Amino acid sequence: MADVAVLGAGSWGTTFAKTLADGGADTVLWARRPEAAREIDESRRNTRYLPGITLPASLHATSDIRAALEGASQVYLAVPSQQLRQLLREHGDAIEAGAPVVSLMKGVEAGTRLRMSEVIAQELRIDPERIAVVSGPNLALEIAQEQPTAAVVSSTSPTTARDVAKRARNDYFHSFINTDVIGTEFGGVLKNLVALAIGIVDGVGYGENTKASIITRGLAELTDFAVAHGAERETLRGLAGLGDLIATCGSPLSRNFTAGRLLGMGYSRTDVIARMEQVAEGLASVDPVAELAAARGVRMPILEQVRLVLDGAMDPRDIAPHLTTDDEPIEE
Ligand SMILES: NC(=O)C1=CN([C@@H]2O[C@H](COP(=O)(O)OP(=O)(O)OC[C@H]3O[C@@H](n4cnc5c(N)ncnc54)[C@H](OP(=O)(O)O)[C@@H]3O)[C@@H](O)[C@H]2O)C=CC1
Ligand SMILES: O=C(CO)COP(=O)(O)O
Repeated sequence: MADVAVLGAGSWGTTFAKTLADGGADTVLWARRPEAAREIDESRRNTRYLPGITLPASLHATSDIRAALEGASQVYLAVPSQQLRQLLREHGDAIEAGAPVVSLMKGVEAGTRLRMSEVIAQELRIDPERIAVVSGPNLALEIAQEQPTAAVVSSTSPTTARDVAKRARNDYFHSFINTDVIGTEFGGVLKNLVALAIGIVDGVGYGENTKASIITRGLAELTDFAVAHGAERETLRGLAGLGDLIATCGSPLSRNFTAGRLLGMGYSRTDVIARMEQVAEGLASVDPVAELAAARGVRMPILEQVRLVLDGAMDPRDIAPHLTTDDEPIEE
């Protein structure tokens, strides 16, 4: 029995499990494929997701999810957002009573349009004060290489946020805390959509002016969206907003940037999905976020352009920091 369990052994779940283990937590990582669990346990490697990284001997892996959850006093979730509900439905009953449940994910559920903390609360029927989310400029491979990074642990309960942050901290990973779960989650979701736009720009061959214009307007757009949903404006200026936007939009390690780049090069949505070997959450979040924006009357021209390119209804070369010509020429 380990003290903390991480569910999902892709690039982020494995990296986060390493981070927890390096911080001194007795950690078990659940991989759905037995061969992946075996490789991690026996060779200290996860070659498919983290090539070149040696995992600590103190980190154990299993493909038995119920064994992983047994006795765990904290549970971290790192599967693709669209898969979370089913996982919790099948195995949520094995989570120990009272254990904080922490989302490491950055997506919105299609159909319900719910954030991951909301899916957790709904499926597990637990007090939202037991739920936390982690977000920030956290490109997995860089953290697995132990490059210094910071993140935010957010929970409506400061006690839960503090308890999680104490574990999710080591020499190269620093966790701050806040209580703005809405802002922290939406920051992570929406930066993926701006990263798709920046990838499109890169794929088309436009340079830094276009990228900087879209990143800056993208920050305004995602802030308006999050605040309209109850977030605090300050959160979007922090690690979970601006910080993650800079990291994700500036790095070829980003899967969302990469997916956007393929779109910019002329690949269709179907081709892009087929070529991606890891999850690019933005592809599934575009529609639910656009629906949420429409319901609250938030204008999101950059998101709309990404959506049009994805639908094959706009030439990627037409992407720009604005869409309509009747915009007020006042920067807000
Ligand atoms: N990678 C990063 O830098 C960061 C990612 N995140 C977020 O973390 C979340 C997970 O992403 P990440 O680890 O990068 O994704 P990856 O694509 O790297 O890995 C996905 C993992 O989920 C597993 N998986 C896929 N479908 C299911 C399912 N139905 N049930 C159980 N497990 C499943 C995969 O298993 P298998 O190998 O068997 O297919 C794999 O272990 C995303 O929301 C992402 O936005 C957040 C911060 C940083
Ligand atoms: O969330 C991330 C960095 O903070 C990872 O971004 P991608 O999912 O685009 O790779």
